[in-house]
Amino acid sequence: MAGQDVVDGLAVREVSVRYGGHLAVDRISLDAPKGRITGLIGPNGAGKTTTFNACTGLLRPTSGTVHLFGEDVTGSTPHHRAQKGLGRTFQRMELFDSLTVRDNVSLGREAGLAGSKPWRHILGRRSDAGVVAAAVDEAIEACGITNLIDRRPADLSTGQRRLVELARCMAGGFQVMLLDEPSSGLDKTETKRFGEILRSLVADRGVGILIVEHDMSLVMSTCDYIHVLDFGKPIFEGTAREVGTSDLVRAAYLGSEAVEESLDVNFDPAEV
Ligand SMILES: Nc1ncnc2c1ncn2[C@@H]1O[C@H](COP(=O)(O)OP(=O)(O)OP(=O)(O)O)[C@@H](O)[C@H]1O
Repeated sequence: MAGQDVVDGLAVREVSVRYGGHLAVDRISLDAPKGRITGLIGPNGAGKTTTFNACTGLLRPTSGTVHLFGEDVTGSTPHHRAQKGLGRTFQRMELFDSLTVRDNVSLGREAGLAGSKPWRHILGRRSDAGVVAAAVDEAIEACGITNLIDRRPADLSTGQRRLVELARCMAGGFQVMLLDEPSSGLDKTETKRFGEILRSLVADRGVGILIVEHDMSLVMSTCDYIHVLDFGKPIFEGTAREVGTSDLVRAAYLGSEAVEESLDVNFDPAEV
């Protein structure tokens, strides 16, 4: 349960978002601390993207607060939140096909440095080059794409492109990363591999991840804690074991056969 204490990461408290007369999100609270993968799931139109955008600063909640490492960032820009350590990936990947994989990943780090001190980017200090190279190498290795560094994103599979995007976010040095439907376009094998890499990023580097995802198999196999929304309301929260056995969650997904199946098939208590 999301508490009142300072969270070592992202803390959302009683956030509501209204689009005109439509209450899209109704008092959601969640924590996405470092060292944990937190899932946000729900059927179509449940309010996941709206919540995600309130976290990143793309929209301002009608009420409620968003804190980042104890600082109230409810009214802050996405840029300020990035400076505070909040990174994100996009459902539609934005990689540059004219650049190599390595250069794409480097952009994540360089953007971070330029954002803090723009003149540095222009002057291109030598010490920065070393910092960028080290962060890029680390991210590339962590995401298992060392063999791809000289390739162009256009020549890669969707799964490989997702890993490049993840590495770019990692290279930015963010402490908490928000992933927007990262398994979109991946096949089962790629999704499994992606999940394993997320787990190792959290275990080895201590980052926190908040993942908004439709693919229940990825959510059930990677998330330490899961929040479930339906029609904008938080209806359930708990571990994968608890979500997998919740009648409430099952009822919310009633009729969505693929998801119902995943709740059954991919729930393996031994892995939780
Ligand atoms: N810009 C907007 N203006 C008005 N209503 C919106 C807007 N964006 C979303 N909505 C509505 O708010 C509700 C929540 O939408 P949201 O996109 O957050 O849900 P979601 O869980 O991300 O859905 P999906 O899984 O289909 O992406 C829906 O009823 C949607 O139609």
